[in-house]
Amino acid sequence: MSQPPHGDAASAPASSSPSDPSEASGDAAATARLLPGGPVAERILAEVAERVAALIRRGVTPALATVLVGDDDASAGYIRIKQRQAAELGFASPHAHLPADATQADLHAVIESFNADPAVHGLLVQYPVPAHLDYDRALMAVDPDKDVDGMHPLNMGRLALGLPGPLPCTPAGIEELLAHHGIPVSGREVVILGRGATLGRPLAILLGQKRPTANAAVTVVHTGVPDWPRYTRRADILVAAAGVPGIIRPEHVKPGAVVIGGGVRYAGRRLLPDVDESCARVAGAITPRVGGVGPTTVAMLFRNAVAAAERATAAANGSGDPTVSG
Ligand SMILES: Nc1nc(=O)c2c([nH]1)NC[C@@H]1CN(c3ccc(C(=O)N[C@@H](CCC(=O)O)C(=O)O)cc3)C=[N+]21
Repeated sequence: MSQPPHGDAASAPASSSPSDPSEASGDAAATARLLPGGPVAERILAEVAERVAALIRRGVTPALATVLVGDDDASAGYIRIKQRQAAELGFASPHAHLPADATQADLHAVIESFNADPAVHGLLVQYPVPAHLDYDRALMAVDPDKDVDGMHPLNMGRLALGLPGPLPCTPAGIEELLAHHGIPVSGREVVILGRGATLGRPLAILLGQKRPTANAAVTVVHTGVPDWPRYTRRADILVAAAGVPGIIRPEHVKPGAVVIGGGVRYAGRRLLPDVDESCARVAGAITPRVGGVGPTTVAMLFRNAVAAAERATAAANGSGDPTVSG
């Protein structure tokens, strides 16, 4: 699992097709190999589909419930992506849509009813919620066994302790993306710009763990450190997780480094990535603006959901023997 720091970027395997329309326009100067998330997601979702089929053969339809508060356009759009994917995979996707003026109690009533419903295996409350509501309190009300985002404090605690549990989707998707594209992580220097609870912080834990696809020397730095480029320029693998559009520029990237665009902000439905596209001139490999980390996030959500359904089914069968019942 140990290779020279830049070896991977030069030896582009078959998966990066030469027909990929690189967004780096104009100059024919060096352009990074692209690291699409689509093929990664497809492989994960194919595995999920098999596990769903096995559950359905045993009479269990896995169900992933979604809760949306308010009428934010982008959020409604992402819920639709998840529902379409759910239908394709054979999941039921019960949905609760609360009005923008719903109270915290209204939200908790919906969460409690999904928690109590044995036909619901996974549950996610779409982030963000309107400003008068407390998202963290809502998250804590979700049954940790149904927490497909892997964000409940119990599951974050499991992650920190190295115990099994649902993994946060975007971090887990990034580990999968790196592994899929054959980028060595073990023993290398990973720098994460951003320390948020959904990406930077849990990714640091994940990639620092003792696993062949992780085991890195991880540094977390944030934009409040005046000299943050000093850190990002050291990275063999730089992960942008700041949520500040365009913050990562070519001068922040070590030549030949792998650049993963994790952080995004949304302007309405438009996606504004942390990584400026000009970084492709310096990086050895880089995720595309669209079709990079996003699709892997959704795939991991469904992997968590099918795992929750399998656990619930095994528990309902008493012994935990997955061949019982039918
Ligand atoms: N409880 C909760 N769990 C979430 O997982 C969650 C959430 N709340 N709130 C919103 C964010 C956002 N999110 C995305 C997932 C996939 C893409 C995705 O696949 N995007 C495509 C295209 C998107 C576009 O063009 O706008 C791409 O990156 O290629 C984007 C965004 C999950 N979120």
